[in-house]
Amino acid sequence: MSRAILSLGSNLGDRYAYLKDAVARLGESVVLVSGVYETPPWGDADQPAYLNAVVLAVDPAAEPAGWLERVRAVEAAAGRVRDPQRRFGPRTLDVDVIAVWRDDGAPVLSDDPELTLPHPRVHQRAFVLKPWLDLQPYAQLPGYGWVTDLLNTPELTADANALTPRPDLPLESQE
Ligand SMILES: Nc1ncnc2c1ncn2[C@@H]1O[C@H](COP(=O)(O)OP(=O)(O)OP(=O)(O)O)[C@@H](O)[C@H]1O
Ligand SMILES: Nc1nc2c(c(=O)[nH]1)N=C(CO)CN2
Repeated sequence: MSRAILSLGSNLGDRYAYLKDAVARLGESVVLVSGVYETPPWGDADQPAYLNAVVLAVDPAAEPAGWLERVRAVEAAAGRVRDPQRRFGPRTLDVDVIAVWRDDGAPVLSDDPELTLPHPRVHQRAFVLKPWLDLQPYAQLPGYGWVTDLLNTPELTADANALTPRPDLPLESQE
C-alpha cells in the first residue's frame, strides 16, 4: 500500500480539460482533489500562465515506482506536447510525483534520477505547495517540514500571493 501526492499542471491548449482528463485517468486511486489555481509561469517566464492542482492518491497495490508509471501513462494519454529545448517550458500536461508514503506512514526517500522523492524542486514551488495545503492543512514535506512554513518563507511568499484560485474550474464532482 502506498499513498502519493501528485501535482498536475497545464499551460497549452484547453488547460482545464487536460486537468479534468488527468484526474479521470488516475481513477479510483484519487481520494482528495485540490482547488485549481491560475499560476504565473515558474522557471521560464516567457510562456502562458498555468492551471495547477494537486491530488492525494491511494492504492493498496502501488509500489513507489508504480506511481511514476501511472503519471507517465496519464501524460502520454493526454498527448503531452512540450519543447525539449526548454526545460521548464510550456506543456499540455505535466504530472509529477511529489511525495510517497508507505502503509506505515514512513516517507519514501529516493535520489534515483528516474524517480527522485520527494520531488527535488517542490520545496521551491508555491504552485504545488499551496494547493497541497487545500488537501492537508498539516502536510509535511519529507526532509523539509511543514508545508505551511515553507510557504511563509520570504522566497515563496510572493509566489504564493500571485496564485489565483479558480473556483469556477472545479475538478471535484459537483453532484
Ligand atoms: N518525483 C518525480 N516525478 C516525476 N518525474 C520524476 C520525478 N523524479 C524524477 N523524475 C524524472 O524526471 C523526468 C522528467 O520529468 P518531466 O518531463 O516531468 O520534468 P519536467 O516537468 O520538465 O520538470 P520538473 O520535474 O521540474 O517539473 C522523468 O522522465 C522522470 O523519470
Ligand atoms: N506556474 C507553473 N510554472 C511551471 C510549471 C507549473 O506547473 N506551473 N511547470 C513547469 C514544468 O517544470 C515549469 N513552470
